[in-house]
Amino acid sequence: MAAELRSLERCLERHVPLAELREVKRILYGSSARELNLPAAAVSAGREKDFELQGYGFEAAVEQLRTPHIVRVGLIQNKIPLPTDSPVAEQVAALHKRIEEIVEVAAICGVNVVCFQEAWTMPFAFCTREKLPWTEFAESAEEGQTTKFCQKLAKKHNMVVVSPILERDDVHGGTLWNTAVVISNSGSVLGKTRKNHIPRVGDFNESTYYMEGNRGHPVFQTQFGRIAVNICFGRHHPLNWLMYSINGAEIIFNPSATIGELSESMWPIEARNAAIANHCFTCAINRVGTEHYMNAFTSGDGRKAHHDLGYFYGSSYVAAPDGSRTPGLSRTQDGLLVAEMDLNLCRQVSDKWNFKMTGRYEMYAEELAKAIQPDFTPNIIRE
Ligand SMILES: NC(=O)NCCC(=O)O
Repeated sequence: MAAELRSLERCLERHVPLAELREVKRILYGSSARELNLPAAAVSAGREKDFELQGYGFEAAVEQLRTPHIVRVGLIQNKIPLPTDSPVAEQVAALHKRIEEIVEVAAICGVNVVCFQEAWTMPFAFCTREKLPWTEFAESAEEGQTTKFCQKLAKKHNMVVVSPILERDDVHGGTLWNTAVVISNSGSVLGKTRKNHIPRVGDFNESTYYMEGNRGHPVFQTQFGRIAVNICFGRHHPLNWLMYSINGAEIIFNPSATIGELSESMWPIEARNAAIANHCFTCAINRVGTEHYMNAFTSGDGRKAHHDLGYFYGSSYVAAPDGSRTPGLSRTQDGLLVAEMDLNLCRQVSDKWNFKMTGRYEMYAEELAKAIQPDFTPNIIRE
């Protein structure tokens, strides 16, 4: 998949006549998110450190009995700074350094909750099916060096940090998991959540390393709002989003690693649809660039052995419960997307559309309970 197209929005801005651009954007993106006036120091730091910085705000109506519930989230997308055959410790250190400099800018922008991309401390090497050195990137969610690093960031910047890592759970036999650690702005580990759906598509050979998550759909009550983390492949599963929402999530992060050839046309739809269907905000984050591996690999699909998984197209964005969304970050560059949201919008949209009230959960629950039985017969009526 070609990397040349920097972003869909830039392409539209360049080619759609100005007189029609507003209407085109309204149809594509809904009511337009207002551009945030970000501090000059942040803008120049972004330029100096070579990452894109964008900021948008979503509005809600003023209410009489509730004050606005404003929160700023930061989404970070990035390339891996070092080649995949560099020493493991050096790769982790380089990623920590890169993220630290972007988080510094997020702090200047007043971000309250920041989320990194899926398995952010490593290349997305699961395509190779090799165990070493990739399993060496796994760390304890509670005690690992990355969690300690994030705790420092959280405390320093009074910021909740969502840190998706490859977890090694030594309490349960050293098993591996695809996990997001949620660190409170106090610096303490609030908890962790695990990827519920493991892909078995193309070169996404993750099932070689870890199993489906076993922690359900936890929602984390933070000082800034109730957040949940639906890791990558979970975004294809509407019921996965639903369960976080049922548990009260106001913002659902979707840290991902996905490639153009496979999913780029689905990307703008899935997290956005989840925001609409569940009356909440969703934050889709994807990594950037192509990651090369020394040893060629295949995935039993007839393709010649190859050295990379494909092109990670970035394009991170935030969607609101009213169906509007921010433009995406670029397809080609590291970036920080800052989104300011009034969480009151969740209930306002819920009161308008009533999906929670019109959803027939009791009927679905009953029918699903039957559908998973071995003696299930589908309800098909024939002539
Ligand atoms: N990381 C991951 O689960 N990727 C699978 C591909 C996709 O969901 O687009």
